[in-house]
Amino acid sequence: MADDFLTRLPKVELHLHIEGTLEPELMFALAERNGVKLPYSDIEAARAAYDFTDLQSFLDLYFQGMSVLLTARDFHDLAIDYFRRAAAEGVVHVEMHIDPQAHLARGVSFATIMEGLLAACREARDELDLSTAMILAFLRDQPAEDALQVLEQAGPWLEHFSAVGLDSAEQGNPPSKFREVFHRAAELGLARVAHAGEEGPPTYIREALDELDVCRIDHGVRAIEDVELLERLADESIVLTVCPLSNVRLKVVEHLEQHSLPRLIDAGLNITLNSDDPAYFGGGMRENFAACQRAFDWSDETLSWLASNAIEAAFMDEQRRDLLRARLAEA
Ligand code: HPA
Ligand SMILES: [Zn+2]
Repeated sequence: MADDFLTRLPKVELHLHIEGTLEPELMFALAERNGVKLPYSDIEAARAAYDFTDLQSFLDLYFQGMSVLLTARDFHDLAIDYFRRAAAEGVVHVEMHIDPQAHLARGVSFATIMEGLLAACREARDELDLSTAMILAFLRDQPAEDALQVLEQAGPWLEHFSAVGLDSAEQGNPPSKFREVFHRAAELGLARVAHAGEEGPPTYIREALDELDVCRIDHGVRAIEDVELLERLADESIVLTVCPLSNVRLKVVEHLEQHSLPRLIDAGLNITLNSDDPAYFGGGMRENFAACQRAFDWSDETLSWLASNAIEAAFMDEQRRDLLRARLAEA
């Protein structure tokens, strides 16, 4: 596998929740280390429970799983474990959403989260040649005032964040709810991204563009229902971070073969492929590329184009971008 095209392809991950990289093996090891009780009898039982009907059924287990993360060492182990797997499958850059509210609510401090994650990011750069960026995500089913508070609390670590994002339960929590905090983030010099059009309607995608001034839409697949929106996304070259295996596992589509990806590409959109929560959705970046190659019979050119879109859209310095462009040309 190490020498195949999909592994060699320098893959840039733009849509990943670091808490969604927690494999059951590490979940059980950390539960034991921290004396946390899990609702699963063993690792197989945990995997078997990952049989989702929609976004909320996943979020319930996602928040449950992260209850084992208590110390800086836990956050370090979570991230470095994932970075090693990602590097082994040819991922060269990772932009990770972090959900501080989910940890602060359990009494874990911002300093604890950041100490662990930053140590893992340094190791990734020095030992794995893997660059990283961080996205401060707000839980959209919580009050907007809480998001403002979290942005405030992030102050001492703000230099480590490239952007703010918006995740968790989408329906009924429109982007406009977070107008003020995104405006504040812009004033602080942070870029903006938001999940929109995963389960929510195309109007949420418009709102994210118009009211939150985002440069990327996470998911965005329901844009396919709105021809005018498709035209706008194409004209403005808005990046969509599409997560194919996630969409299948959360029943956004029944089968990958029915996914709107080929139509979104035909409509001229700036598409990237990503893995969202690889520990829960059955695979990382390589498997997302491979599944699409099988489902849509995509050529190497199409797969390279998708990898190139992600390199161009990433929050990385221009020297790194040039290096990755060169690596892509050699793949
Ligand atoms: O796919 C997702 N959607 C919304 N929130 C999330 N938090 C982790 N993964 C997701
Ligand atoms: Zn996501």
